[in-house]
Amino acid sequence: MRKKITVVGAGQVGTTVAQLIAFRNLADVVLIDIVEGVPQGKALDLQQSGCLQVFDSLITGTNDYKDTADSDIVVITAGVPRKPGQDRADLLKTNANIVKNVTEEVMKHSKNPILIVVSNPLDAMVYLAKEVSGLPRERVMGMAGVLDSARFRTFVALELNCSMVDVDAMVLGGHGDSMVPMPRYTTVSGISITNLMDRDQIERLVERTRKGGAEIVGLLKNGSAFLAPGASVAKMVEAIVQDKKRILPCTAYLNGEYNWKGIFFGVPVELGFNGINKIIELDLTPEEKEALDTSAKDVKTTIEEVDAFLGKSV
Ligand SMILES: NC(=O)C1=CN([C@@H]2O[C@H](COP(=O)(O)OP(=O)(O)OC[C@H]3O[C@@H](n4cnc5c(N)ncnc54)[C@H](O)[C@@H]3O)[C@@H](O)[C@H]2O)C=CC1
Ligand SMILES: O=C([O-])CC(=O)C(=O)O
Repeated sequence: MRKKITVVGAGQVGTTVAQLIAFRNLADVVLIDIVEGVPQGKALDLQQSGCLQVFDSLITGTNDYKDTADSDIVVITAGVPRKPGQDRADLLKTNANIVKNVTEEVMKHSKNPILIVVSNPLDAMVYLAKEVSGLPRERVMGMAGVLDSARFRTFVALELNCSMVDVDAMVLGGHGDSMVPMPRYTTVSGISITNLMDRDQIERLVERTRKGGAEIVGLLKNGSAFLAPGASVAKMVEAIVQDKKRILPCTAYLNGEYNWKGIFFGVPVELGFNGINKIIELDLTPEEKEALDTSAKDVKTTIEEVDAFLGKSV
């Protein structure tokens, strides 16, 4: 039977995700939003591209969570994007209310979905979705590392004037300014970039990656990135639906891995049919470990804000 994927939020990211899932024939899609008419209009428009793009996925637009019943995967993109000058953490209060409400509604109609959270601030919102849904940690994850790594890959390829597809990269940590691009684990056809570039070059690309989201917010002026984010979600969805067992950097709940407990954090995971099959622990230099700990402390601060929002004692 064809899989059913609900995409909550029919905005920039949600629409891109729906489109890529359909274009790749991965599943039927339910697009849901609070604004009346918009998910319905976008779903119909997308459905009408099926005969041109050659897909058979059924696309439904709705404002009613009943239509999301028995979803295999739910992608949560509902929430406001940041404006130039804002930090992702500035969105916490507004988006916490939205993500809490969305997760409650989703769980009323789907018993055991896999949740992929996109809304910002990402690490805090995925933690909130796990707390509210009560789902096991294997089935709740955030999208950030695939996107941040795609940005790092792009900057490396542009710098070296080599093919994008030959570059592989690993960006770990929280989805904020202290995220941790990992040059030692970033390669061009298997060759670490530490052998291909000097320290200053690498540091420049690392900094650009850390600020990759803000760079686009500054250019767009009204909204944030959505094309590469949508493609990043689609890659995660594909790995799950097709049980690919791909190893991708995703935001996962840590229970002692990397010496952290009770936080969501960007780490390499194996993704398949049941969600996160395992978390992979990399060998780290003291410098890399220190950078990850700094990022984890930043994430913990936003997670404590979510605990306070939920009325949990910290
Ligand atoms: N994790 C990541 O790497 C990325 C995260 N984001 C985040 O994703 C979120 C969405 O971004 P965009 O799609 O660009 O924003 P957008 O403004 O284009 O779309 C958001 C949609 O959510 C809907 N919405 C608001 N409240 C809702 C509710 N209670 N139920 C259902 N739908 C609701 C809005 O009506 C709107 O259509 C933002 O928080 C943004 O910061 C964006 C890009 C990358
Ligand atoms: O920058 C933002 O606010 C959206 C986002 O998370 C990204 O593009 O990395």
